Amino acid sequence: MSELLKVETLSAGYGEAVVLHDVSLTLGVGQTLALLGRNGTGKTTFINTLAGATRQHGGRITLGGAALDKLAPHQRAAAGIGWVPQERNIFKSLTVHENLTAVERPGKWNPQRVYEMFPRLAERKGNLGTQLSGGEQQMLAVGRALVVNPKLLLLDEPLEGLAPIIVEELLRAIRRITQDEGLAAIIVEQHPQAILAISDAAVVLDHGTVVHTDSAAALRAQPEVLERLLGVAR
Ligand SMILES: Nc1ncnc2c1ncn2[C@@H]1O[C@H](COP(=O)(O)OP(=O)(O)OP(=O)(O)O)[C@@H](O)[C@H]1O
Repeated sequence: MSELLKVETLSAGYGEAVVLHDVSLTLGVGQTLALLGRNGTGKTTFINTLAGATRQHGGRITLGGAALDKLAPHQRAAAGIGWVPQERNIFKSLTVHENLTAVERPGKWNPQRVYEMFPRLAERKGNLGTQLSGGEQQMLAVGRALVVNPKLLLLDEPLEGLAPIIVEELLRAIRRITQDEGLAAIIVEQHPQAILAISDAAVVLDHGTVVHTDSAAALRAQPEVLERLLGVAR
């Protein structure tokens, strides 16, 4: 398995505050990593640091062998980072279609393929971002990250606050993107079973450091470890 992402002894945070301490992990081409941890343990900070939206205090991040550390967020997107932030951040004053075409870059993902995956978005093609439900906004945020044609997709709590039927639809899409299409991804979740089921590896953060690394299948099969690390066994 060739290596896609390599994070070495990373420390990062906001201004002078350091939230992540000495975080190291690797991810292979086409692999999916579940990034888990209780509230406030640094998961979003880690994702944001890969995307270039925090202050990196130390360590090194490479994607496909190229250093990301000094790149601005838009340069990281060009280097292959597809980011779906927790706040979704779709362009609310643009239509669904404009949201996709505004950032589209050549590659196998284009608006048409996004519409095939999320038929709801095809139906809402001409609607403004402000006219979308939370679930539709999340689908659009995923679609918008895909049409950039990234090497690595970062999904920060993509299922949070959504109705069960939308969760199912998004999970199916994420499974298709990562498993069938082979796009590498890091998925942050607090409620891990559904994500562990579609991931290859799992990393658990606590107080900004890595406290557990395993295969997703092994962690999923150990409810007592999940309970100890996350306070959930489900
Ligand atoms: N913009 C910010 N400025 C300063 N500190 C922040 C900022 N955002 C987060 N933090 C702090 O960083 C720490 C980690 O937060 P982070 O959001 O990365 O955790 P998380 O694991 O993603 O939590 P959650 O599951 O609640 O989203 C927390 O102590 C939080 O208060």
